[in-house]
Amino acid sequence: MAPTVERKKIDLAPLKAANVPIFFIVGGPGSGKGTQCDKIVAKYGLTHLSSGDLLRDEVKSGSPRGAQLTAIMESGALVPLEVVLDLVKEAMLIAIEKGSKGFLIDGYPREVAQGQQFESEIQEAKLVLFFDVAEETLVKRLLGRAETSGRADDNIDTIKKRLHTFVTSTAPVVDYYESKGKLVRINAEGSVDDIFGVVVANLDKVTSKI
Ligand SMILES: Nc1ncnc2c1ncn2[C@H]1C[C@H](O)[C@@H](COP(=O)(O)OP(=O)(O)OP(=O)(O)O)O1
Ligand SMILES: Nc1ncnc2c1ncn2[C@H]1C[C@H](O)[C@@H](COP(=O)(O)O)O1
Ligand SMILES: [Mg+2]
Repeated sequence: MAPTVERKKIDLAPLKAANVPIFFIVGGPGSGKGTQCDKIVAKYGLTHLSSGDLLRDEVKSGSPRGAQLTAIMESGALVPLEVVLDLVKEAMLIAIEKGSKGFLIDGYPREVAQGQQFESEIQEAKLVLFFDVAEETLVKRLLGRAETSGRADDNIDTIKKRLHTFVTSTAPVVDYYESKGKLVRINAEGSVDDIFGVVVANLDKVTSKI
């Protein structure tokens, strides 16, 4: 039986009242989500929240919630929706208190239900940026990152499982937002700067509202 997830009541009123733009950043493992988010932050001043980073921070904190996460992440599976959404909400509230003017939510949603729950509890995403990269390239990038990242999931066994999870659980997210007219599909096989050029061209269309 799955372990019970510890949940706190989170007051979302300040986040909803701020009504700042929210962008979901989606792509396979190693597609360059974090790399592009760093560049977007530098140009647009949005707040970057990576659900994977929030989970790794939770593990490092030594909290009871964190203790349940290591095994799941090392198996390449998805962490339960409620755990991720609570971490994202808490981080968004802290950023709003500091005057955030909008969010890049990187690595979220990983399954359609995550997007639906986020949007019903918090706010609709303005756009979903999808970094489209072939599996072969993803593996190459992740094995390259493994040399310095220290990430427990940057190893070939976990990479294969993460790719499987992407195909089975996250690919439907791409179709879901495409059908809603919110998806920006970006071929992310090229250089970091060329990809960023395409990102900017798309974000500039909505910049006046950022
Ligand atoms: N366009 C690119 N060309 C070559 N290497 C790239 C490119 N973009 C990123 N990289 C490198 C940087 C990293 O070593 C690795 C993975 O990029 P990263 O931004 O960490 O991906 P990601 O955030 O989508 O992965 P994850 O889902 O595992 O967190 O690939
Ligand atoms: N949104 C998420 N839902 C469930 N599990 C997640 C989510 N974001 C990250 N995770 C878990 C599963 C991933 O394999 C690891 C690493 O995430 P990453 O975005 O690749 O840093 O964390
Ligand atoms: Mg990342």
